[in-house]
Amino acid sequence: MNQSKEQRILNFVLQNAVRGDPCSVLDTIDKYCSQKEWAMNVGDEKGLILDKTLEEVNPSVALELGTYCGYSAVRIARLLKPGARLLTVEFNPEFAAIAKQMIEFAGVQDKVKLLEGPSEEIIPQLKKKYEVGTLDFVFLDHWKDRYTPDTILLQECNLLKKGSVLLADNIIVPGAPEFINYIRNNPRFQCTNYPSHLEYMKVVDAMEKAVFLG
Ligand SMILES: Cn1ncc2cc([C@H](O)c3cccc(CNC(=O)c4cc(-c5ccc(F)cc5)cc(O)c4O)c3)ccc21
Ligand SMILES: [Mg+2]
Repeated sequence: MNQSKEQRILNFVLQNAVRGDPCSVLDTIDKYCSQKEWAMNVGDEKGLILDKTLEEVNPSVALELGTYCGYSAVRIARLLKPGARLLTVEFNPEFAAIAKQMIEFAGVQDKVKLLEGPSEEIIPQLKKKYEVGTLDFVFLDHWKDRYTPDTILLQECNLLKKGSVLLADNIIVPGAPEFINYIRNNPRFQCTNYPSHLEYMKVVDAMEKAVFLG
């Protein structure tokens, strides 16, 4: 049976990156996806915005919605302080299997917990089943029409505290217009827009940061 694109990306990493070196894994994925096959990783340009936001927040507990191949999970985990952890949510079993191998090859598996299932099921389990108190940082990169309902769900489950930071990918392409309308008109969030480009393309995109004010 012929391989998926995600399997080809993983194989390219296994054959060309340095085991245990997260930066080499990221560089190798970016090389493959800019030269051979485009894929929806946050990429190197928007990845720098993710890096800067993480360095500002320095989270103890981070959540990612939409693991895909694990590129941003590796990107986030490599910057976490000792003892800090990332919970990443993926509902597609093929993607989850690829991401698990990617995370292990990068050597960040001790900092990352991959939760298989849809965000709307996982989020209500975070406190009791995954021993989360509150979340310091949330990266939204799953289905764009889920950004708003899941942001509401995070609040309903008391998972945000004053200062919790949400960072959302793809504000322009594919776009998340309902989310932008919701979050920018919500007095409980302080929003900042970060213009950038779609991963591996000259197409304009942006990320949105939203700080929860409590
Ligand atoms: C509910 N739930 N819970 C967990 C969970 C996890 C998933 C999957 O990880 C998954 C699968 C398919 C699509 C996405 C969203 N991502 C995108 O759609 C995207 C598109 C493009 C783009 C841009 C230009 C194009 F021309 C084509 C695609 C660029 C980007 O950066 C993207 O993030 C996420 C889905 C729902 C989930
Ligand atoms: Mg994205």
